[in-house]
Amino acid sequence: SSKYVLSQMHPMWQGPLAVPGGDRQSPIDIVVRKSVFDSKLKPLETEYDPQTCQQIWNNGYSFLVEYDDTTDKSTLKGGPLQDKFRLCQFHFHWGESNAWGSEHTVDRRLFPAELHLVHWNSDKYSLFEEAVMEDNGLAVIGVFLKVGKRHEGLQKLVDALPAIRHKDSIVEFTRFDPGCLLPANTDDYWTYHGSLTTPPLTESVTWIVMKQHIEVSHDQLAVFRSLLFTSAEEEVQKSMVNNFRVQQPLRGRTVRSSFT
Ligand SMILES: NS(=O)(=O)c1ccc2o/c(=N\O)[nH]c2c1
Ligand SMILES: [Zn+2]
Repeated sequence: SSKYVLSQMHPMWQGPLAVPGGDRQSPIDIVVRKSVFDSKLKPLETEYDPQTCQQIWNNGYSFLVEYDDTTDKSTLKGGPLQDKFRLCQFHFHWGESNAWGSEHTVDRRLFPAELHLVHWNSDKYSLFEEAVMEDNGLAVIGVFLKVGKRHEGLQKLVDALPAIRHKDSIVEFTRFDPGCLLPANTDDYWTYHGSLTTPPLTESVTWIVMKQHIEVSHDQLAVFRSLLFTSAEEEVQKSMVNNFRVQQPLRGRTVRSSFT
């Protein structure tokens, strides 16, 4: 339908759309009744230090909140992970309407947006750029957004967006605790081995998709849609919407759940 055509028009999606021979691509539809409960899956352990928050910028496809990942100050461990992972950034994907926008779906259910908290394996690698090439290099927490009550913690981020309307704009953004964007219950999640959902699409991600969503207000989401894909110099300005990848084949992978 038109929404996929729109999201495929962005320059991001010109050129190779998949890793040749890729059999663990993301995002996917999570078929709940086909997920397998694994009692060995532990609760997630996040330790985020708001002081490591540095800047927020428009990369022409989403907006990224970036953290200082030169030390193990903001970390993720536990869950399906064997190692300790360092938070490097978080970003979102959303639609032009509240009817769609998420990358993952649950029994084909679409959400208006999806948060990705991106971490890399600092026990085994010394840089994100290194880890992104390795099987066990990255761990991304996915959180679905639903439209409802205003998310107080998100508002500080929403208020910074008008300053980064155009591609490549960046502003200082400090003392933001990404933990405030996690749902109350982080013990219930699905996990599977997949890939980045934007180029280079490398198959280095342990995905951890939260069962519980968070709520944001219609107005907060509308500010996401006021961002632009285009830089200030370009004649034609394009709204930053539908910045999600279409779903990818499961190719025999098993999605495990931490809950029954
Ligand atoms: N959308 S996603 O799979 O979370 C993700 C996370 C980190 C990423 O870094 C990228 N290029 O350097 N693409 C990308 C996608
Ligand atoms: Zn993402």
